[in-house]
Amino acid sequence: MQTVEGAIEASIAQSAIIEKQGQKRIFKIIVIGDSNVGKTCLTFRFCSGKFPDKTEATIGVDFREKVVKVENETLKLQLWDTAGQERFRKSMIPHYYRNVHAVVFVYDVTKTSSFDNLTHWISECNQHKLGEGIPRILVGNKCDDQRNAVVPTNTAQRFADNHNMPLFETSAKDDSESDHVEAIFMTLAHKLRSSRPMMPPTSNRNSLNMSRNNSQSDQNLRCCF
Ligand SMILES: Nc1nc2c(ncn2[C@@H]2O[C@H](COP(=O)(O)OP(=O)(O)OP(=O)(O)O)[C@@H](O)[C@H]2O)c(=O)[nH]1
Repeated sequence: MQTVEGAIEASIAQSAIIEKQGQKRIFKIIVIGDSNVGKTCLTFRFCSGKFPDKTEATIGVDFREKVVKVENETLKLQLWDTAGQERFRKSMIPHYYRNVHAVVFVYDVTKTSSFDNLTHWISECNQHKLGEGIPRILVGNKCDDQRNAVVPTNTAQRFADNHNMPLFETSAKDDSESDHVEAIFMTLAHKLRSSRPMMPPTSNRNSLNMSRNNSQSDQNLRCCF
């Protein structure tokens, strides 16, 4: 009987063949920020076009993929939805930061500490050589909850300017913001298109212990340690 790991490896190998034949460029984008800021909901919104019915704290990492077309080129965006809680991410850190092409920093506009902690996330990225040389964007999430918003736009904009990143304020929850979430990730896709990498699809997955969880519109692999 085939094990879950065996099935995943076979599926990855198969997709590697397809990628090779189609010469589709694959980009790894990590999404990081404090626990509960909405990383899972944002990536889910982008990949599936909807807000998830329920979410739980991410353990390790969730992978979501979306194929997009940018100026006649088909690209595959591989989103790494990382765990915000320290205890769920510790052993994964080296995996997160390997072969990364772009970074999305997320904070919650209703939680000052998630904004203050961005310096920690940026510094961790810098330690792993993910500085201003690669596309990085800042996303303030939960804008639908205006009554509880505490991080002023101009403060966030100043911070983004100081770190040479564009700022986007949005909501994963608000259906009317769905196009905006899409536009945010497409901005990144355009930036990535003008860069050169062709990521080896299996390079940092072989050592991971994964269980598989397919959704209708995206390939979603969960990795738990
Ligand atoms: N009001 C509002 N709530 C949101 C939004 N996005 C996410 N949430 C809620 O915020 C909570 C956390 O969302 P997640 O996407 O699981 O957060 P996360 O950053 O992935 O958390 P970790 O996996 O622990 O790192 C959930 O209760 C979501 O329903 C949003 O845009 N607006």
